Amino acid sequence: MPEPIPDAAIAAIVAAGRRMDRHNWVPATAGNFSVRLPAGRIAVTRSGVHKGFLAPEHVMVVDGEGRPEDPALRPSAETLLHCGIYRRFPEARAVLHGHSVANTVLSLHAGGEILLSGYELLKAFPGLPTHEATVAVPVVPNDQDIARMQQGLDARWDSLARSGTAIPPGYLIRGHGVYVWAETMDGALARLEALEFMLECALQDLQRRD
Ligand SMILES: CSCCC(=O)C(=O)COP(=O)(O)O
Ligand SMILES: [Zn+2]
Repeated sequence: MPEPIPDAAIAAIVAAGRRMDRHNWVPATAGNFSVRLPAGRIAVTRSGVHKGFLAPEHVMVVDGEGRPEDPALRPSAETLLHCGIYRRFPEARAVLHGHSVANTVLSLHAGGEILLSGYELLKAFPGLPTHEATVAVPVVPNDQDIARMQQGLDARWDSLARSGTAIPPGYLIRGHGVYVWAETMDGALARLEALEFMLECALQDLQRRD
């Protein structure tokens, strides 16, 4: 008999969905969320449900390789990206993925990264005490083969580590959406809101120049 999912993890995931839906960051059935549980378990949203209307039964458990504890349930199609974050960043305990207009449009027009400079809200990211900074948010190609996309991300993290570059606060998938993570769900939401705010500023700036 598998361990039940802690109420706090379910409540955090359901509340995150409602909050992201209020921002219009999870249209249709877009987005997925997870929380790291003890013993290598991960609570993650089930695939294909509207994330603004999550109920406790829409949260399930997978292992570190994305295998469901209950084989009758289908986890998020992007579960392997959540697993990849938990594997790479041991401090990560919550992961959020959303599809905003700003992250979708900007990622379609960007090269391999989006530079955010001079924003006061950069201070919402870890280790940045001042707005006088530039953060490079990676943009990776979209791919319907999620395992292959995760391999590309692993290569990107390896390359950043080799060059001594600080870990970014999240990453964008081109034409698709954003992933962020943090030590808590509240921390991940704060990071996401800060990042989305700055992406929205960058989008409006781009539109004004056209
Ligand atoms: C209709 S959104 C396409 C799938 C996607 O990008 C997403 O974020 C939601 O997928 P899930 O399997 O987690 O519902
Ligand atoms: Zn998605």
